[in-house]
Amino acid sequence: MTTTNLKVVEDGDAQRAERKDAICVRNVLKRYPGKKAFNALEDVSLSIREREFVSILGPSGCGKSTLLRIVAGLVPRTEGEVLVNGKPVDGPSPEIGVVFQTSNMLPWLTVEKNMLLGARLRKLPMQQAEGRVRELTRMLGLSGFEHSHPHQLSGGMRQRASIGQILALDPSILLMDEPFGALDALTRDLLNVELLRIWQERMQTVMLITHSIQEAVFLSDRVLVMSPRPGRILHDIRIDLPRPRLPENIKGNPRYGQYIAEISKIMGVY
Ligand SMILES: Nc1ncnc2c1ncn2[C@@H]1O[C@H](COP(=O)(O)OP(=O)(O)OP(=O)(O)O)[C@@H](O)[C@H]1O
Repeated sequence: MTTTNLKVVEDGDAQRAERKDAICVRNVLKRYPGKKAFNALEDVSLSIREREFVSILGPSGCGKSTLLRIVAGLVPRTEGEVLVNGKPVDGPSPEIGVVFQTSNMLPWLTVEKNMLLGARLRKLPMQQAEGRVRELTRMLGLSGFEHSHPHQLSGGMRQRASIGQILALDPSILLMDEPFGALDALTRDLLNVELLRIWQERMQTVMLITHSIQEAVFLSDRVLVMSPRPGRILHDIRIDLPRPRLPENIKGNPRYGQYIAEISKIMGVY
């Protein structure tokens, strides 16, 4: 898979400050009702600027997925406010694409048909969608597999195709919940590089939930660390590493190791 033709997108602080908030979460509380009702999130506030790549780390059960689903409009919040591109969220929106840990492709459709499905359901112009799917197939290294069915792909390819399904709808915001969590370490590293390449070419706003400190540091402009349940944002760490990021020019950078050590200490994982 080629990693050439990377566009260097190096925004300075001034340019970054000029960008608007793509996601703005203010004082969100989420209470799951029932006999054992409890608060999954309390007083969560964060903002993510247009074209920023932000990862969220936190202990298991602290409410990361709940937060992502609230931003996606898939789960209602109990209190607080969520704005996406300046508009209040009150349900799923075509501006937001969500990628989950497991592929949601339909097994009886080919890769190409799965990638076109969203456009078909939304009755978007098919000629345009077909062009975008062709480009994504190439970008995601799936050329030659257009007519394969999901079961004929490896786990990594299936997850790439799932990302393609979402990107085919051209959302301005990509929410990803542990998208590479089920993959082996090598495939995961390769897909991290692919994800950065796509992000740099298309520059969507990305909010990524992950359990991997390394993945968060390698990919992100900022890493947010949540507390144990009820989840709150405890730390907001700016990752000042050069872009474009490739393993060979980042993993030997002493700052990369320092960020990992700092976040590991915060999270008490050594
Ligand atoms: N629909 C639901 N009803 C009741 N409780 C829920 C529901 N969804 C999640 N929870 C609970 O809310 C808490 C937060 O769950 P959530 O999945 O958001 O955490 P998480 O940080 O993403 O966890 P993990 O890292 O293990 O995936 C957990 O205690 C979970 O059991």
